[in-house]
Amino acid sequence: MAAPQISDLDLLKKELRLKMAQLRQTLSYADEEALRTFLLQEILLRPARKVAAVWPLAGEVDLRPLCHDLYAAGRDVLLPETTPKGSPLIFRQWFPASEMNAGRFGTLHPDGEIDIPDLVLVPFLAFDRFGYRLGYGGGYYDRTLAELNVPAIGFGLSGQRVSTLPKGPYDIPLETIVTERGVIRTNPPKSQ
Ligand SMILES: Nc1nc2c(c(=O)[nH]1)N(C=O)[C@@H](CNc1ccc(C(=O)N[C@@H](CCC(=O)O)C(=O)O)cc1)CN2
Ligand SMILES: Nc1ncnc2c1ncn2[C@@H]1O[C@H](COP(=O)(O)OP(=O)(O)OP(=O)(O)O)[C@@H](O)[C@H]1O
Repeated sequence: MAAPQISDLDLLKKELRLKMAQLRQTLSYADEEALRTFLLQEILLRPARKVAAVWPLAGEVDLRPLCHDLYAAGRDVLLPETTPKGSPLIFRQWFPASEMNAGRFGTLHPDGEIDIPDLVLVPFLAFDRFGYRLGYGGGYYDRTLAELNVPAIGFGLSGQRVSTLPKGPYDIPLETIVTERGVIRTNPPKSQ
């Protein structure tokens, strides 16, 4: 069978995005709290000083309490600013008192200095056991991780797991994924 064209792949991903966004509406507070707790433990095990989190979009797991916890633990917290489509994200320093500015696609970013993270938390709509993820389709995290080459931790609910995801040449698998059930060490394909 011929390899699927990128347009077929983009279509497949689009369908899956809709389905997974609906599933995420079942998010409970207890699940979110459990996820944040596992995520905090996993981050604090690592030496990373500058941790890139995300400020939530509607329906997403809310990492704001985690941002405060990380800050209180002495880590620097950075948040992404959504750049024009086609470029990697940039990250800005966040403090509990930071003003948040409106950015592209309904995202918010702090007014702090631009900085480079040494650990990146990555949101997704779906993931598989190899660590592949499906995002909002901007290709932002794939471009960002390709450029930064720093460790990344995916986070989301266990219900967002699918058996296998359609994948393209730029998709970078995550080695660690944290859900409300705990930490998953994925099995990235050997050929990588
Ligand atoms: N909380 C959070 N922040 C994040 C992300 C995320 O997934 N979650 N991102 C993860 O990458 C980046 C923002 N990426 C996004 C990409 C597309 C759309 C979006 O709504 N796209 C619509 C509209 C597109 C358009 O108007 O052209 C769409 O594709 O239908 C939103 C965020 C950076 N910040
Ligand atoms: N490093 C890259 N260089 C060039 N194009 C890329 C790169 N990464 C992704 N793309 C392209 O960007 C588009 C969107 O990618 P994809 O569907 O994987 O986004 P996503 O992972 O769902 O979104 P996000 O990373 O923003 O959450 C695709 O057409 C993909 O081929």
